[in-house]
Amino acid sequence: MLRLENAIIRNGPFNVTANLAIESGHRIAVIGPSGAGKSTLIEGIAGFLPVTQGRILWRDQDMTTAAPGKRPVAMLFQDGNLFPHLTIAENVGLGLRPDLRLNGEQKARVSDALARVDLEGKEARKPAELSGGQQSRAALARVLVQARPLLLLDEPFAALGPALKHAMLDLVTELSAETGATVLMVSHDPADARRITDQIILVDEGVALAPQETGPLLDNPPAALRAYLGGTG
Ligand SMILES: Nc1ncnc2c1ncn2[C@@H]1O[C@H](COP(=O)(O)OP(=O)(O)OP(=O)(O)O)[C@@H](O)[C@H]1O
Repeated sequence: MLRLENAIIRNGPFNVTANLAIESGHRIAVIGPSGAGKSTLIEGIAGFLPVTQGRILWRDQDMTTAAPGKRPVAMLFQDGNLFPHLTIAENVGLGLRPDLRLNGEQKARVSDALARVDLEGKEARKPAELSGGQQSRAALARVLVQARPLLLLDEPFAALGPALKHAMLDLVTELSAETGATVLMVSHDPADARRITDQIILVDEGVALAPQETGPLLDNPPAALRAYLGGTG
């Protein structure tokens, strides 16, 4: 279980407060208006932003001040953050060792992850030699090799066309179901939430609410969410 106990996450002059618990193994959409604090919440859990009050606990272990690399977290950003001068295999290998001095077992894990996202044979290419969708899959492979129990996705597939986005979302579902990973995904699209999540954390004006069941919440949204969804929920 991931718990945010009266946590205040600071992002410059902006704060997000959260007092909530997330059961392991759920896939959860983080939804709310632009500027509400969704990315701030995710980056606070990842350790990229400071918690100024309260605590963040994973399986009852306090990780409030742990460095990002010491947390049970893998994070996927919208642009994938691939390094243009490195090959796809090297980019994925970075998920295991920043200095890329991989042993045989680690190289095998990189190959497995690339196969899992249908990129076998593309190991030696640079990101620019792949399509947008293939680049997204490579970024997902880097997250996969890390094999962390908590997967944080910040609008990861927003730049992709609908068919490719659905394929990527379904891949996240498949992989997280296999590994039992807990997934938190920032999304602006309620259809994404319905497609792969069972719960939603609503973030509004710097407050993150406890997870609620996806279907009932979107079927009968409270006023703030209804205004945001614009009747498309
Ligand atoms: N580096 C920063 N310095 C100052 N303010 C910031 C900084 N980054 C974000 N903010 C502010 O913090 C607030 C929350 O930003 P955040 O990115 O968490 O929102 P969001 O809900 O993810 O928005 P969006 O849906 O538009 O991505 C916003 O009002 C934003 O302007």
